[in-house]
Amino acid sequence: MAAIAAAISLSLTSSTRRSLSSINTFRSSSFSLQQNTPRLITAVGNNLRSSMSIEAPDKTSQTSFLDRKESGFLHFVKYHGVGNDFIMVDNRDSMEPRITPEQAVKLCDRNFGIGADGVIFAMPGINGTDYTLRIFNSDGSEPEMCGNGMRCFAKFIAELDKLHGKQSFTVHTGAGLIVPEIQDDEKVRVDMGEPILKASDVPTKLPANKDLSVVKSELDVDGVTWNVTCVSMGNPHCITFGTKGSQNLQVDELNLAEIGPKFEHHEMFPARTNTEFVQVLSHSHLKMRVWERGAGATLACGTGACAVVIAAVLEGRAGRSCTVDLPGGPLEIEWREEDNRVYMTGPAEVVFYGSVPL
Ligand SMILES: N[C@H](CCC[C@H](N)C(=O)O)C(=O)O
Repeated sequence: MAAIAAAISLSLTSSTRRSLSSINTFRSSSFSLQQNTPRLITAVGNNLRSSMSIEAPDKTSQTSFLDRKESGFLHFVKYHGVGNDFIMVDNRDSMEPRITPEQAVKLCDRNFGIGADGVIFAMPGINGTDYTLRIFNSDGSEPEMCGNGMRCFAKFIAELDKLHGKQSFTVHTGAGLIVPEIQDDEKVRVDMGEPILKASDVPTKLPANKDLSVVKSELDVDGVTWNVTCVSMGNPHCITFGTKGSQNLQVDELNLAEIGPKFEHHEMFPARTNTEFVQVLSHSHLKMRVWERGAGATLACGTGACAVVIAAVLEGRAGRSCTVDLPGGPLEIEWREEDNRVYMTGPAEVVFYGSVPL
């Protein structure tokens, strides 16, 4: 893919608008990005030839971008959920992903591609659901589910279908039926379903307790014994609050690039695993960092934040409603006792619109 042709939507401050209004081409300009008035700039290669509208494009021009279907190009919207970022693809006309896992790897590359933690496809529903969500991680693997991605999915669908205000959708995923609901404040609340605790279903080969779960078990990683609890939210998670000798983990001091892959590829996890390193700030406030299966160190992991609250409750470290601080921002998680389901609430935001030659 020689050049990235991208229509980038930027938000410019009013002063920047004036200074840029008469410029036909600008190569570099220092402008601060505000998240209030999206702009469309057509960029080809390194030079940005701006056919910039001075006024914010009205809904039709954004929508017309989303309606673009030229063959040979992938039209996408870049979204993020507390810094966990995705290339969103309108795939509602087919159950076949528009791009291959190999292409997803290239597009997710932050130097030679668009840059993202994964590619998410909005597809037709199955068995009566509104839609289907499929996702390729940035390494090309296909996980069962993505929590932050589900919030982005809901906002993406609402934009495609020009829906406003409170909306909820039924979405088929590899983790079963998931229901995201766009709230009045634009945040998205997702019913993430019930946690899976049976060791063989996570899956993990670690020895299980009498109730078949793995809670605060010992895992040897390169000669260091960690205490871990294993939870599936449709995808596997290994959660640790520290090593056998020290339970007050300082997550900011961890070298994730060094330790993360050793957990991800550990023989005790036949499907690999996402790994969450957690610090307890209070009975309702946790802080975590994550090494994701197939994506590495990300700024946030929605399924991971859910799994962390489950593990904290099972280990007696926190209550069922917690704020989980991630490097990219906080998520609100509740593991509701009456229905055993996990609810995650957080933001999902557009970054830019783009087209890339395939
Ligand atoms: N890397 C994860 C999928 C994405 C999960 C994460 N981004 C989330 O928000 O849940 C896995 O292979 O299970």
